[in-house]
Amino acid sequence: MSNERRQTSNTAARVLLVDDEPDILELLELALLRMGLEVDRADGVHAALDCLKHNDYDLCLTDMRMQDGEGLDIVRHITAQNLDLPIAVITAHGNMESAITALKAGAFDYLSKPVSLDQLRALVKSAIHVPKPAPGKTEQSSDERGLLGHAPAMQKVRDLIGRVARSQAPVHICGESGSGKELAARLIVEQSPRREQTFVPVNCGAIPENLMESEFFGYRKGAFTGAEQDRDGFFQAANGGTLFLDEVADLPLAMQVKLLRAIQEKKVRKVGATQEEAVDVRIISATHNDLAQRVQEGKFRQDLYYRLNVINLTMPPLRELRDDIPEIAQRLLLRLRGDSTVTFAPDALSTLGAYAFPGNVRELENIIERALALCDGVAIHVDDLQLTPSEDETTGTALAADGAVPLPDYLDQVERNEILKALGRTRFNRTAAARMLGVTFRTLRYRMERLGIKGADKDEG
Ligand SMILES: Nc1ncnc2c1ncn2[C@@H]1O[C@H](COP(=O)(O)OP(=O)(O)OP(=O)(O)O)[C@@H](O)[C@H]1O
Repeated sequence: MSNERRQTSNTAARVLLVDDEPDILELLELALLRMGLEVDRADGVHAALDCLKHNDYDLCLTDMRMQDGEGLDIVRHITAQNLDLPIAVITAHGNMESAITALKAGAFDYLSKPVSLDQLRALVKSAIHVPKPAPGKTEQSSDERGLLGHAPAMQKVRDLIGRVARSQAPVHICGESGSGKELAARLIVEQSPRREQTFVPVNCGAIPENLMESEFFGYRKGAFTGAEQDRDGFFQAANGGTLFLDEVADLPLAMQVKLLRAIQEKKVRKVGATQEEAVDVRIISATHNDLAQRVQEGKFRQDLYYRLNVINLTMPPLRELRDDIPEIAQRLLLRLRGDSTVTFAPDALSTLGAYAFPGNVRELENIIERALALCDGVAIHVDDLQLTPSEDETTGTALAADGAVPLPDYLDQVERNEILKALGRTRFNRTAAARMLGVTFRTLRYRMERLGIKGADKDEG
């Protein structure tokens, strides 16, 4: 197919250019020829479909609105026929709607008019260098450090990752904390043409509001006190690569406006600069919040949501992969331990299988890591797991607060849950857990001892 040709031969890559305006067609053709590409021209949808029937291409670039149909028809044709061909659309200036529709239909990128040569070059570069995963590569990487789990929901995620990897379309990943959102983002990048380029993860919730603009877009020397030299922001750092906006729901509204502009225009302006600079960045975002609901509450801009959520990936919570839990646990144990000298006792595995995992795979990793430290070095038993009560049990306890159990027992239970939760989140680092809980290290150790939580005397790792 065309992609093999692309990778195995030294001949120029071949582009199908579709537009019914001769002037634009000519301008783009010239630019593409200058890049050393071969160009076929089609002056409408029918001519384009005819070319596709008879030739192999490495890239198709089409206008959206033509007299005999829509560029979207070509996108849909290529997607429906499963042609191994990246297609990009050219949209009228500011018409994000049609760009997004095209991305959703399978276009790998878009350009808006007037087409900037820099953007055209960047687009061509990523289209022509789209790598084809070696046979079995996806499976292999999922064995090594990819997503574990065989349930249909996880299979669906894996398939979607494979499909969206080759596109430049923004992806929004939602899912509970610890369910693998960042891992999924990294897997998308690993299989994408940008895999050799920088991956810049940004925790949007961790940046002070007054520094946001300079952190994202950089600043010029003298822009504010302390700006002693020019500095790049996340966008410049990710140029040519991928920007991963984690916890994107935490962005303040003012920053959302600026981000939207940067994404739409593919340009940013450093704080204190007069000129904008073009950036070529693929955006992957994630949140554990329901972003649509944040939009309804007026806390997240609808236009930005629409722009980020072109392709949606939902990570299933671990409790929905119940049948997979024992296998995932065993694989994680192997990864963490590095050999198979320690195994799970059967009762430990069945206990894990029944647990609710509010912290998802991250919590499972933490539980196993802690259990490895606490176990006898041969087998992990139920006691070594130190599980927090399951959701049902917690609900039971909550009801018991009405007087069904003595108040001190109830309070102990609540305290125990909170401590275990903090320990889980900090990979059993008691100093960090104490900080998280707002108590001193000594207090935490004392309370752990009192509540019989193992590991109070363990050396801090
Ligand atoms: N399905 C999975 N298979 C294997 N490992 C997983 C899976 N899901 C998550 N993990 C592991 O769990 C840990 C947490 O994953 P990750 O950081 O991707 O979660 P997240 O959803 O981004 O969490 P948060 O919302 O807290 O940022 C990582 O070590 C990751 O490798």
